[in-house]
Amino acid sequence: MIAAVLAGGKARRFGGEKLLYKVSGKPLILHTIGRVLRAEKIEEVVIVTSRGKQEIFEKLGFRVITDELEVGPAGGVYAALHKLGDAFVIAGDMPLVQPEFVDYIVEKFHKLKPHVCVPKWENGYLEPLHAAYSKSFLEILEKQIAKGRYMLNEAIRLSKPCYIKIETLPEAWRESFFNVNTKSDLKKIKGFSRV
Ligand SMILES: Nc1nc2c(ncn2[C@@H]2O[C@H](COP(=O)(O)OP(=O)(O)OP(=O)(O)O)[C@@H](O)[C@H]2O)c(=O)[nH]1
Repeated sequence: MIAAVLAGGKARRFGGEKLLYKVSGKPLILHTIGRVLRAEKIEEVVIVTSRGKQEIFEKLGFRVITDELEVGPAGGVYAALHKLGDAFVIAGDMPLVQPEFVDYIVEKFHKLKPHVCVPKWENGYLEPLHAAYSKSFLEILEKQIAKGRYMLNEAIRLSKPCYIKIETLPEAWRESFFNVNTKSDLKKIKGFSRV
């Protein structure tokens, strides 16, 4: 399966180009990509970014595609499914993603053939930027976007999803969801040697 790594957005809380910010000597997004590529079920990584940012990400040596709709992460998922077909979607600012967890989700996705295979917390919160999507989800997403509703969670609830109960999984996999929003979040991964 292709992994679509979302790399658009404004990174307002971080300030500056968050995904190219160097952590232990390499851009943050390359930590995420390196981990994703260790998943056995991922064949290729494609970076999905906003129009105008294509060139800066192409310098990293990966295929880059751009958003067609400027509606935040939902636009990134839309572009990924439209241009690539089925994809495992992950935010570029999730450097602690667990390769085994990615394989687990992709395996479930292939077995159950849902619109989306997405991790879910006990309180109902979903992790839509760490999920496997079918191209068939596009139809639902498109309708929601046309109505001005850009929340992926909402579109997922209207689809036929496969939920993965996070509480039943190995606890170590939870660090997969850690994402960098601010510069002080970087301290939480400082000294982290497995990236
Ligand atoms: N392709 C694409 N990716 C996006 C877009 N908006 C956000 N992302 C990505 O989605 C992930 C989550 O983004 P957010 O935390 O919501 O936004 P952000 O721009 O990173 O940060 P803030 O401006 O501080 O909210 C990050 O990996 C972003 O790079 C978008 O419009 N297009």
